[in-house]
Amino acid sequence: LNKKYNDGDGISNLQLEDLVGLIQNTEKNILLLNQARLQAMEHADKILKEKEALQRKINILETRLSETNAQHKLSSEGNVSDSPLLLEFDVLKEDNILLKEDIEFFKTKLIEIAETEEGIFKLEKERALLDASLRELESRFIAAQANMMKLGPRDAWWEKVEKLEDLLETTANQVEHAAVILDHNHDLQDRLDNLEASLQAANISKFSCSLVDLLQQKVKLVEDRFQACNSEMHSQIELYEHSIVEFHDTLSKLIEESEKRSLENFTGNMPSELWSKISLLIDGWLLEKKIAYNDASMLREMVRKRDSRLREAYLSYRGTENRDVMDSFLKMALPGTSSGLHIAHIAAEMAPVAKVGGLADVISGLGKALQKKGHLVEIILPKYDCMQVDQVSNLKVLDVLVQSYFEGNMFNNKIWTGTVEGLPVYFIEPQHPAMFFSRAQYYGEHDDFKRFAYFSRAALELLYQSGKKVDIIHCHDWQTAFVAPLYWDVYANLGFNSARICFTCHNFEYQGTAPARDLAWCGLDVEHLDRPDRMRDNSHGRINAVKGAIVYSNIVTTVSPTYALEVRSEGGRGLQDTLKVHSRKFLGILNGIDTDTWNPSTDRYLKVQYNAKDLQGKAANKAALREQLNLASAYPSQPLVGCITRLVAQKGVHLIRHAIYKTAELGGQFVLLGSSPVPEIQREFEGIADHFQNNNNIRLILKYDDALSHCIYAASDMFIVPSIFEPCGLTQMIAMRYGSVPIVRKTGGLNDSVFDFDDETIPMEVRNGFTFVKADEQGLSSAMERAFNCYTRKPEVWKQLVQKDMTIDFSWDTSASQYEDIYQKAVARARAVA
Ligand SMILES: Nc1ncnc2c1ncn2[C@@H]1O[C@H](COP(=O)(O)OP(=O)(O)O)[C@@H](O)[C@H]1O
Repeated sequence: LNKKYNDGDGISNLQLEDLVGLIQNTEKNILLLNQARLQAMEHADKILKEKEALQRKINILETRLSETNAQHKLSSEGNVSDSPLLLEFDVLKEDNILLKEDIEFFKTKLIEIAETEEGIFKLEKERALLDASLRELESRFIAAQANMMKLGPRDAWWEKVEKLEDLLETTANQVEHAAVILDHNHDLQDRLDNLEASLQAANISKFSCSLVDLLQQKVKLVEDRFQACNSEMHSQIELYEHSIVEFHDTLSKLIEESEKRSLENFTGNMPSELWSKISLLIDGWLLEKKIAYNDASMLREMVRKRDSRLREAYLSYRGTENRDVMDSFLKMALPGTSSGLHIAHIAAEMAPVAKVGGLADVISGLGKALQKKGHLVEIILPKYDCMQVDQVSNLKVLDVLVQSYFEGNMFNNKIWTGTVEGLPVYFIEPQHPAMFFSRAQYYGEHDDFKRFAYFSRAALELLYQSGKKVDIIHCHDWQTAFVAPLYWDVYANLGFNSARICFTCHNFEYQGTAPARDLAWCGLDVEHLDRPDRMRDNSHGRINAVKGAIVYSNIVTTVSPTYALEVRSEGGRGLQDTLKVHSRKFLGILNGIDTDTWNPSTDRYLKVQYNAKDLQGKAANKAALREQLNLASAYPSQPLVGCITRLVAQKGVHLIRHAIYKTAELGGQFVLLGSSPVPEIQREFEGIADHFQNNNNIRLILKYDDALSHCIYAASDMFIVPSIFEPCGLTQMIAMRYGSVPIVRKTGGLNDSVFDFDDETIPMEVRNGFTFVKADEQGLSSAMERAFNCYTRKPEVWKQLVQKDMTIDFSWDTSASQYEDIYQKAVARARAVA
């Protein structure tokens, strides 16, 4: 065995086979033991029956004895003491006394036999329990086996495996012993047969002393056999128990080691999750005032640098007291220098835990990419009652309440922590009577302005009270735009001023306006801010949260270069002049997509995973979706057009409607997944869905469904995005990654990511879809016709286009570098000023 196991690296299969062999042997042994147990029980049954027969015979003997006594009494009464009859009676009397004693003796023996039987039953029970625990061990062993498959061969392992084999050998010996017991039982059976024969003889000459002797001997024999059986069974079971304990120990060690190794593997493959856990642990201790600020900073710095000592300590103290982990961490906290940044994102959405649209994807995608580049990234979100809690690992509430100001009062906030996609996340749960985030939806409440003004203040308060020296606070969209003026007008005055503020507007259509007085709710100074050059809206007397963020942030970005140009004119929705004033700090960075989440070769929602080299898988997903949605499936090559979107005016709802009819006209199939916050639009599309209810080429699914969205990206051949304006748009990029060719309107980020296949002014290698310029039906129709033509008439060309689209790099890598660059510059400027 040793030789076999030490034969080099390719051993893991042997390892597995041997383990399977061992388990199979154990199973056989258990079977044998079970058979032995059943036979022993059968014999015990027989013994019981014999005992009953013996009892019956003793009863008969007793009756006869009492009859003899009566006769003797009669004779004594008849005064015949000197007669031969009297003599015979005397002999009989003596015999009877002897017989009586013998009977008493038998009785006690029978009781003892009964006790022995009980003992055997108890032992049987114990054995059954042991069998059950062995079966449990087996299943644990199988689970451990799965873990072991991931690991390479280790000599120490094989020692353990050998040990296990020894144990199993011992078990096999025990089975042999059980067979011996079985033989003994057979022997016992023979002897009981003899006993029966003797008893029959006793019936014939019942008063004979020799018979009594014989019976005595037989009973003694039975008793001895039972004793022998009993003690043998005991020692076997003890041995068996002992082996099982050893087996258990070795198995536990094996599992422990396997878990440790797989965790090491896991940290190698997916370190961010682990580092985020460590980072949250440190922040939790700081907030709970268990460690000093400086220690926390040093430890955080070590986390940022992925210091392996922290990892080792965390792994080796896992499962022990938090205090031990903390002590071992503190021992390592030595002063160091930092080149990475500490970045805190404050946002209203994050995928997949709280997603409404693209903002959510950006928070996790950008966060992960920055974390990969060596920065310490954390996210602060509201704790919505409707969020997908199952997407958070280690969600727990901290043993601390953070107080924050609102409408003249201080309110407690519960702070929850957990990791999402490997990023450390803080969830703020306000203890405010308005229950701001327990509304069963993310947005669309009458008091949204109040809800998010509250959240912005509480998020800053959390950062402030934790004593962190953050480098960048990155806020997103109007919901967290309050952070910028709050930071510079309130918190900087308290000495919390190490950070620079970056604000990203993901859509200038939503600006967060309200009467000026409402600014006071979160502690902002209305008089100071309600001015044309600060927060007053450019076209009416209200205040504008997005304008405040543009004015007060150090960096302002939007989500694509084309959109950044568009918003400097009409697209700015009234903020174009403000953007022009602040143009030096404003730029457009194209969003990426999270290529881990959106990856057809690993996507767990798909029927079949696939990649650019294997498009069979894509065809299988198309067939699966058709079946799922009850669409016609007679022609596998019938083109399928997908559309996944919020149904709002921005997305070109009238063009989406047109695309449905146009697809039907061109002989394709259409699947729309979308929902609308606007009741009229929702109703309109419900009408269209009803209209096509019995058409097996058109399906409208009017809801939000993440899993289904993955299946549609994978199944569709073409993907429609006819937006009126589109700050960036992610769906066209996701579609390409899944081999669905986009048909889009040339606007915003669509213009920066989709290049027309027939446009000869563009190099062939970047042409990846079909575009149209005018937001009308004609433009869309012509782009669709070109796409359908290419698909049906030039399948080879189409295939190459699909393969090219699937290999375009839409990852966050490049965009995250651009963010990194602007962050670094802002921080360097701040340090220079300081
Ligand atoms: N009904 C829906 N069900 C599932 N996912 C959806 C739905 N509607 C939109 N999405 C997802 O939301 C994101 C949309 O991002 P984007 O294209 O930037 O548009 P926006 O942010 O304007 O909604 C994509 O990840 C898309 O898959």
